[in-house]
Amino acid sequence: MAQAADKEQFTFQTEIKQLLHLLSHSLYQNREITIRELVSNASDALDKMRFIQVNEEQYRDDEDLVIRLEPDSEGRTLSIVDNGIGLTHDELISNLGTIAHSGSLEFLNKLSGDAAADLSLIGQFGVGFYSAFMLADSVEVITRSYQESTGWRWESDGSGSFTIEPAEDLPRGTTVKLHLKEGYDEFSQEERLKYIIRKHSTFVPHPVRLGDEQLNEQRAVWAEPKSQLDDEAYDKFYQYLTHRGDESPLWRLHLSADSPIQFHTLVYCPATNLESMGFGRVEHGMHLCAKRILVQDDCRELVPEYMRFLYGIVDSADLPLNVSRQALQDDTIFRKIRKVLVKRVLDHLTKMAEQQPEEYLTFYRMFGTTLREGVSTDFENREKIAGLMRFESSHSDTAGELTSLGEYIERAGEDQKQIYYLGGADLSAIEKNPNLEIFRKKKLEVLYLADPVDEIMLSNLLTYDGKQLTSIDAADLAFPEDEETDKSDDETPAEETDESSTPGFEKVVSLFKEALGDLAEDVRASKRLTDSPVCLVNPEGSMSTQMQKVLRMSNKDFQMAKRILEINPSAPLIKRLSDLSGNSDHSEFIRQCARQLFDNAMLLEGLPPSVEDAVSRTQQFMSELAEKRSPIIT
Ligand SMILES: Nc1ncnc2c1ncn2[C@@H]1O[C@H](COP(=O)(O)OP(=O)(O)OP(=O)(O)O)[C@@H](O)[C@H]1O
Repeated sequence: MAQAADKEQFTFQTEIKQLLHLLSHSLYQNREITIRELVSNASDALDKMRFIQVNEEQYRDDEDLVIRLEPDSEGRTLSIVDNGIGLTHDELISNLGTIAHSGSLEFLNKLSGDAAADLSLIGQFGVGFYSAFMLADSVEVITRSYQESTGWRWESDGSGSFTIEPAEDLPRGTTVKLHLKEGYDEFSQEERLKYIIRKHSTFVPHPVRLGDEQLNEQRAVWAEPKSQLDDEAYDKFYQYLTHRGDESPLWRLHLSADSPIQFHTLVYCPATNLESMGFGRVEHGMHLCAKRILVQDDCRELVPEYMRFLYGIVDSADLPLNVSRQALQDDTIFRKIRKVLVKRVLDHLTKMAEQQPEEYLTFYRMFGTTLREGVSTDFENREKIAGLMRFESSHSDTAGELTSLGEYIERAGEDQKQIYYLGGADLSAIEKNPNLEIFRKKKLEVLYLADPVDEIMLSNLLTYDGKQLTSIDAADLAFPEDEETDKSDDETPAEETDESSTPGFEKVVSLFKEALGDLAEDVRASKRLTDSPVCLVNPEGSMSTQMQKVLRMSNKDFQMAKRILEINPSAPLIKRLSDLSGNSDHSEFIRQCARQLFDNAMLLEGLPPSVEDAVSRTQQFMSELAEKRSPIIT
């Protein structure tokens, strides 16, 4: 028996105190998840022990690795017992006293902000153990680590502190003993426990026993032939893997290969995106097994970052069991498996996009922004990933309708060598951009990019399927030869008028240049405007406006490139200014118009003009107009 002096007292980390308070007062009904979480922790401890035994001879013995449930209905307790790695004194303090996962803190912040938050998510954030306090007034953890000969007894009533004292003569492993709360006697009843294990823990890879009876099936679903599996079995395994209640996955991919490398893989795409729900970056849900033995959970090296939303298992008999994380990345077989897996996931998505477009869009709306990262990071597959991206476009009048680069090219036809796009703050701002006028006239489709990341992606990509990706606010814009469109239209496009060569227009250009000085890179006649008097374009070789705006958001000192002001010689206002330019009395007025038109163009693109000047100038224009009006009613 330990001396009272041996008993140490510790306080929980503040976040854990908040979590425990929340859990023990929670009205959340589905308390079965506590059992699921504790059995899952026991199974993890057995996985780790098995791995150590495979690699280190000194820890091998004849004992089976098992989990036992030991209910005591009279004493109103339930013990979950495993002979896994156990915990040392220090591990008890750090693992059962602080929250290690960053995800847990995110979870907690979310919960504290919203008392009604759904606690069914609990298992996904590494707070599984603490759910014990939903069922128990007090919890004991009696444990001996495989590395030590003495054991420890950890105890807490969940109110803010815990104690640790030495415990003698313990077998290796951990017993979590729940002293059940009033009203939770059912969790010490055998039939109820059998039901819970069959429901939530049948896939646990180690035997879960109650007395002599094994309650779980230990199914390695990923290694079973597809023909023997139905949706229910697949879904159940998904729920086991993800700890997600009754959710079904959006899609799954089950592959088995025999040569050149033997491996099985079962991959799921979840039906909710926790990142977009504000839970921060998700942890990887891929597990790596060799001959059914877990080598690594959270194996982030198995798929690239842009597929981090996937859950699943890869199991290969060709992989060595004793391989470190670092060595794994250099292992040829591992690299080949990863390559095949990535390719098959992308092929699956491509096929889904073609054959089940609605389902694909559901997936895309949920995970498209994560997948998109691959265009910039996965050089080998970038074209394939770009083909999976979807955009709004001038082709459709229906808000929210999306199109792919492939569909764009199909509509554009062989002759068009460019894929045109335009970025902007939002869809309505983009649609008002005067740069679009010539595209409407020539009936050329333009992709609308309201998300700056899409624009970064396309500008990185440069080409798709041999077509150049072109932002239409660039000065050096090329159009396909499309005589049909031009002939069919009555209006003559600006480029075919000779207004730009009249002396009046030339004078206007020089007055505009004078007025704008350093504000603009150049002033010139426009070939792209049909209605608006002016628009701004970016000099050859410079980034699109939207890209520059993004850069300025992250770096206040970023200098936006000077723009070129293009003037439409056939716009009525410009024609009138050309007529007036012959009389030098109007020169100052034309210069004022130049500054105001420049400011207007800036505003249209969401760029700040010189506010004071613009305000006083418009007031002056209004005063002049008001002067010309008569109070006499005619
Ligand atoms: N039965 C056990 N044997 C050995 N260590 C355990 C056991 N149960 C819990 N632990 C240790 O306590 C830690 C905290 O457990 P908890 O359930 O809160 O989170 P987790 O298991 O790490 O995360 P997740 O629930 O997301 O897997 C575990 O990571 C593990 O190190």
